[in-house]
Amino acid sequence: MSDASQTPLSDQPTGEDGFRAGFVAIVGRPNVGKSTLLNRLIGQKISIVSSKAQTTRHRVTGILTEPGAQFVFVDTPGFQTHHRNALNRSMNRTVSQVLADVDLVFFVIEAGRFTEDDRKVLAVIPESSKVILVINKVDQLKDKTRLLPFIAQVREARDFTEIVPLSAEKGRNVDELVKAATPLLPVGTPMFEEDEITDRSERFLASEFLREKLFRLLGDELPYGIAVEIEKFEVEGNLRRIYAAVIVDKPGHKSMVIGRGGEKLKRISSEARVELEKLFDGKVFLEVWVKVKSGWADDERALKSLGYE
Ligand SMILES: Nc1nc2c(ncn2[C@@H]2O[C@H](COP(=O)(O)OP(=O)(O)OP(=O)(O)O)[C@@H](O)[C@H]2O)c(=O)[nH]1
Repeated sequence: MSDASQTPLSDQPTGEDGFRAGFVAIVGRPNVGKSTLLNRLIGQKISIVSSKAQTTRHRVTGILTEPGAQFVFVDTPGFQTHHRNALNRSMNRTVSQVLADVDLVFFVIEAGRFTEDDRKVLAVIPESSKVILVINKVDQLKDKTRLLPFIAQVREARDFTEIVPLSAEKGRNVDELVKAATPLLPVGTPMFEEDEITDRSERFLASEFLREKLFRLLGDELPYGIAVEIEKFEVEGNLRRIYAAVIVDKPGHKSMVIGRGGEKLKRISSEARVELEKLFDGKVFLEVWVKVKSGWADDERALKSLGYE
C-alpha cells in the first residue's frame, strides 16, 4: 500500500531500479520486545528528526532506509484485553484498521512462550496479511534444541510467510529479519529522505519519551489510564524548554507517580531529559508535574484532545 498522492523525491531510487518501499507494523502482546526491536532496526539513526508535517495516513514511528529498500514502521497502539472502556475500544479499532492496510506485519513473540494473549493478537491480523513470525529473546532460551519444536508448535496457528528467531536486545540475527522482509515489500519509490527516521514532531517525541519513562519506572505501579500532555514547547537556539503534565485518573494515583519525597518523578524527568538531549542534540529543560483529570480514560473527547483517534 503506497500513498499514490505522494510525489516521489528527487535523486532517489525509483521502483524501476527494483527499489522496494512499504509500511510495516510490529505487533505483539506487551513486553515481547517490540520497542527494543524497532530501536534496534533503526539503530543509531535516531539523530535527525524531520520537521515535516504528517505525510501519510499512518502514525510513523520509525524509518529504515537500506540501499535497496525503505521500511516505514507504523504505530499500532498497545493491545489491551483486560480493561473495557472507551480507550481500549478506540485502540483495538485502530489496530485492526492499521493491520488491514500495511504491506507487511512483524508478529513478535518470546522464544519458548506462546500464550493465550499471543493468540489473541494473532487473531486480529487479517488472513490476507503477509506475516513474518519474529521469535525474540532467543538469548533467554537456555536449551537451544527447544527452538525447532517451538517453531513447529507456533506454525500450527498460522501459515507464516517467514520465520526469524532473533535477539533484539543483543542485536543478534536482526539483519536476517531485514533480509527476509525486503522481498516482501512492494516495488516502489521511497516515501522519505534517507536520513529521516520519523515524521513525528519534536513535541510528540518529547511526550513519547516521557511516557516511556513513566511505563518503565512505575512498572506494576503504573496507574491505568495515565497520559502525558505537553503544555508548552519553546525553542531558544540550541535549548528546548518543555513543560509537561502527567495526567492521572484519580487523586490517589498522583502520589504513586510523584513517589516519596518526589523521588520517582524526579528520576522519571531526569532520565527523559537525558534521552531527549541526545535525540535533539542540544540542551533540554524539562519541567514535569502531575494533574488529576477524573474519568478521562472514559471520555472520548478527552482522548481526541490527547491524540487518540
Ligand atoms: N533477554 C532479552 N530481553 C529482551 C529482548 N528484547 C527485549 N527485551 C526486554 O523485554 C522487555 C520488554 O521490551 P519492550 O521492547 O519494552 O517490549 P514491548 O513489546 O515494546 O512492550 P509494550 O510497550 O509493553 O508493548 C524489556 O525489559 C527489554 O529489555 C531480547 O532480545 N532479549
